[in-house]
Amino acid sequence: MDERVHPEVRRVAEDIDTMEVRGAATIADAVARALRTQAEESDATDPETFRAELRAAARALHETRPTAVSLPNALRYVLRGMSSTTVEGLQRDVVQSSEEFCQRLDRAQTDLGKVGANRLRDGDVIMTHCHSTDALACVEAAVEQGKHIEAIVKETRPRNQGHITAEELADMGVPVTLIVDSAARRYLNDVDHVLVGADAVAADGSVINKIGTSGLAVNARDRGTPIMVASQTLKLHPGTLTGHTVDIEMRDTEEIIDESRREEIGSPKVVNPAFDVTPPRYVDAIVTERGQFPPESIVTLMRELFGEGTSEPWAEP
Ligand SMILES: O=C(COP(=O)(O)O)[C@H](O)[C@H](O)COP(=O)(O)O
Repeated sequence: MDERVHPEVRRVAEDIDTMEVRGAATIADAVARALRTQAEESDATDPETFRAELRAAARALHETRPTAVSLPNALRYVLRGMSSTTVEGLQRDVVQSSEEFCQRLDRAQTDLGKVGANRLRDGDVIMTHCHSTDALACVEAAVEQGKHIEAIVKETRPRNQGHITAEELADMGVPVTLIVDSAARRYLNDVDHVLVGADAVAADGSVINKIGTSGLAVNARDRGTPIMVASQTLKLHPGTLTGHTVDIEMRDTEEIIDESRREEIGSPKVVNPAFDVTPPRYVDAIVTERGQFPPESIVTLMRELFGEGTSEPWAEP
């Protein structure tokens, strides 16, 4: 890694890579804070060196995981704040934009939660996939409104993020039933809403989220169960406005099966995609802090927020 990258930034990058820090919003928060540390601890003596250090840190953070667009969106937000002409001024700029970003992220999640909660009625049962802080914000707000909500939680192989969801729902007082992923269709009859998060939302309204989301959405549509995606606007993917596609992360196959067991069963090829793409026709609503949108209309919001597209977060202005 580039030697200009501060050890704390390297640690954050490592934590994201190994999924100690995971989930699109949490990753965004962590990288914004890491850039702040890089800025505060910099001993650069001229603005150009300082800017180059920050860009190197952003690159190191960006190289960790490719799918959650909240990561480059966060980097871009913080780096765009650099407008001063002295090192001290630039340090202040980064601290301020990092703080502002983290506050906006928290506020967006709270506001989105209230919008999502309005879709949930007293007595509703939801089904979740993976662990999404945006999705859980909707449940939390509904519970705060005095609604009784129950949840069927998919374990989400291979890393079982469903366990985190189960624990956090239990902490809210929501009764939880944990199921294996393949039992989802069987239990959809008992469910009023499928509620998931997003790592990225493309300009055509496709939702990129944990592998298994698209199959769940197709099954939910077949059963007539509405599917709601909780996604603050930080997850909107500006590159898709100009025809770019979203990279789907392929993770280590040892997450699925260890090498010795793989050899015992005849050394099959193993693949481990972390995310999939749910086409807009399977999504009923994308819930953001700016209100809820049918997926096909998300492009209008994206144009409003990003114009016609954006460059890499570390590109020279
Ligand atoms: O798919 C995942 C996490 O995948 P992983 O565990 O591989 O990071 C989550 O649904 C989204 O990131 C949204 O999360 P949030 O709403 O918290 O941003």
